[in-house]
This record gives sequence, C-alpha cells and structure tokens, in this order.
Amino acid sequence: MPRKSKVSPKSEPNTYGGPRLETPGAPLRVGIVGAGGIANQHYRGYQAAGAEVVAFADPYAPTRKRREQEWGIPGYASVDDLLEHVAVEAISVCSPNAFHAEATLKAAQAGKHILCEKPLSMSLEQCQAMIQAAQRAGVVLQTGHHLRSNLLVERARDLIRSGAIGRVTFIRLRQAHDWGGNKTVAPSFGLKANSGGGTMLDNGCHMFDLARFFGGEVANVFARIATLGFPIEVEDVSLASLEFASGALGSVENAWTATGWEEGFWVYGTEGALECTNRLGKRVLRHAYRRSLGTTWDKLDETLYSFADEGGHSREIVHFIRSIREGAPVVCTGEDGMEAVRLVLTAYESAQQGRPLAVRR
Ligand SMILES: NC(=O)C1=CN([C@@H]2O[C@H](COP(=O)(O)OP(=O)(O)OC[C@H]3O[C@@H](n4cnc5c(N)ncnc54)[C@H](OP(=O)(O)O)[C@@H]3O)[C@@H](O)[C@H]2O)C=CC1
Ligand SMILES: O=C1CO[C@H](CO)[C@@H](O)[C@@H]1O
Repeated sequence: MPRKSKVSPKSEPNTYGGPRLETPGAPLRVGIVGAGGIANQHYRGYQAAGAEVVAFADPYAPTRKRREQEWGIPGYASVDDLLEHVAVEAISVCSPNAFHAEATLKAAQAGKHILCEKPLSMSLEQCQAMIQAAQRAGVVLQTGHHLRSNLLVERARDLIRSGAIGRVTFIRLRQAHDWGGNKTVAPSFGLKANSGGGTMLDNGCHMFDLARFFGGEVANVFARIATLGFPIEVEDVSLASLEFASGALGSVENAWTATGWEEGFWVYGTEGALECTNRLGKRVLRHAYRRSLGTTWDKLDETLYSFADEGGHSREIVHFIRSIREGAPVVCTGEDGMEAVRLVLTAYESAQQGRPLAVRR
C-alpha cells in the first residue's frame, strides 16, 4: 500500500477566494458572440467575477429570444450590430470554430479585448491575422484553453517546474466523451464547415496545449484518426504520439465515442509521476515519488491534491479580467492558441500521410 500523503487528500481552499471571484477595478462591460452552450459558462463566469455582460450576438432568432429571456440583456444578429449599438470593453467569442476569426478581427479593430474560444481558428494564417490585429489595437487576446486555469493543472505544472518529478520522460493526455447518448453530434462540431475538424481538433487542441504547458515544444507528431461511431464528416476518434524537443515521448487520446466524460493527464519523470483523472470520481492529482532509490512501486510516497472547485472556466475569466485591468500576463495567449492549432494541423497531415511529421515553425 502507498504511504500516507504529506498533504491532505481532502480539499484545499480555492486560491481565488470565496464564492465571488473578486477582480480589480470597475466592472468590465462585456459582449458575448455566439449564445450556445459555452457562452453560458462565460456568462456565469463574468457574473461570478463581478463583470457585466451587457449584450450578446447570435444569428438565429430563436436562440436570441431564449437567451434574452434567460440573461435579461439584448441580443443582436451579428457582431457588427453588437459593436455598433453597445459600448463594451471586451468580447467573448463563443461561436463555432469557423467564425472565431471574423469576430476576433472585428472586435480588435473596434479596440475591444478578446477572449476567444478554442481552437483559436482553423488555419495558421487566420490565427496569425488575429494575433496581429490584437497587437495593432493594443488589446488583450486570450485563447480559451481553460485547462490552464484549472487548479489541478496549475499545481501539476508547478510541480513539474519545481523538479518534483525530475526530468519529464512521458506525458499522456486524454479528453473523451459521448455526446450524451445522442445519435449524432451537434452541428457546431459535426459539420466540417462549422468546425474544421472532429475530436482531434475539438478536444485535442486542449490536450496539445497541455502538452506544451507541461512538456515544452513538441518536435514530431504521428497521428491516426477514424470515424467509427457517428454518421458525420469529421473524425470521432483520434490518437497522436508525440516526441518533445526535450526527447520525452507522449500521447494525445481523444474520442467522441467514449462512455460519459473522461479527462485526465499522466506525467512521468525520472523521480516521480503525476496522475489525474476523473474516472474514479472527483478528481485528485496524485504525486507519487520515491523517497529513496530502490523503493518498489507498492511502497511509493504520495501526495494528493484536490480542490473544492477546480476552476477552469471560472478562473480563465478572472485571468482575462486581470490581464485587462492589471496587465497580468495572459494565461493562454493568441500565440499559445496558434501553437495548439499548429500541432493539430500537423497531426491531421500525419494521419493523412500515414507517417510521423516534424512540426514546421
Ligand atoms: N473551452 C471549452 O471547454 C469549450 C469550448 N467550446 C468552443 O466554443 C465554441 C462554441 O461551442 P458551443 O457553445 O458548445 O456550441 P453551440 O452549438 O452550443 O453554440 C454555438 C452558438 O453559436 C451560434 N452561431 C452560429 N453561427 C454563428 C455566428 N456566425 N456568429 C455568432 N454565433 C453563431 C449558434 O447558433 P444556433 O445554435 O442558434 O444555430 C449557437 O448558438 C466552439 O468553438 C467550441 O470549440 C465549446 C465547448 C466547451
Ligand atoms: O473541453 C471541452 C469539452 O468537450 C467539448 C465538446 O467536445 C469541447 O468543445 C470542449 O473544448
């Protein structure tokens, strides 16, 4: 049996304080573009952070009507209308992938800060244009890889950086789910014109971003994709093996054909390992390590970390506001978003060619 944890496996208080996530300065006035599922997470995140969501845009009248009633704010048919009629300081881009670039470019040209959902966009050229537009306008551009703002992920990254597991040798990343038992996939994701890709882009971009967050730059990718569970035009299962510039190896595993919801990461090092998955209930980050050479696997020491609320979506909003109000470093920049897209696009090319490919920069 493993020895007792040094740190309580129970629950640490959240590092961002009580139920209301305090942010500095006057309430930020925000508009949301796209009013579907993730938009509601942004809406709630801004509310918890004391910001004011003052308007939203969605091209479909029934969605607008529903959200106007629910959120009690005006809905506009386009980002142009929203920007023309309402004074906002920032925009959350929550539309399908194909429309991220257009909304971001318009918001930047209007001088608004932007939190753009992932993947930043569907091509490197578009990502580059979005980054340059934000730079020209002097506004914050944050990519919505919310896992960087998850307290367990943040703790894992801090442990890796502190040398707690020695030299990283292997990183395995997985995000998979099952579309709630539906016979097909929502149009924002299953139609290639809206999404640009399947689970490897949708879920994989988070994992490729975490690969960089934990392990630094990726040098080579060898991927496979397939469409096995749904009648759709994009892949619903994917697997990519990675070679990092450091020499470490890794894998990114994604599926829309899993049972339930699964998200986990495993990072192995020369002196210990980190493991985190929701598969066994509430997530706990396990840091396992040898106190002395020759300790066998069943006698490892371990430290367990968990948080009452891991954050993620709520903390990414707080990070966004702090970058705007205090000039805090952007937790996931446009460049980070572009690098995740670069890795996914390399992975698609590798899957198509059936061979490993070096990542071109
Ligand atoms: N970080 C994360 O954890 C998550 C990120 N996402 C990302 O968020 C984005 C949206 O996903 P999600 O909310 O789940 O998808 P939904 O399909 O639930 O919502 C998308 C919304 O955007 C609307 N829409 C369609 N075209 C446009 C347009 N041109 N301009 C503005 N709005 C438009 C849709 O209209 P209607 O449905 O009314 O036709 C819908 O209301 C995607 O890029 C996705 O990758 C999604 C989930 C989680
Ligand atoms: O984190 C996520 C969970 O799954 C969603 C649907 O596949 C993704 O879009 C999202 O980024």
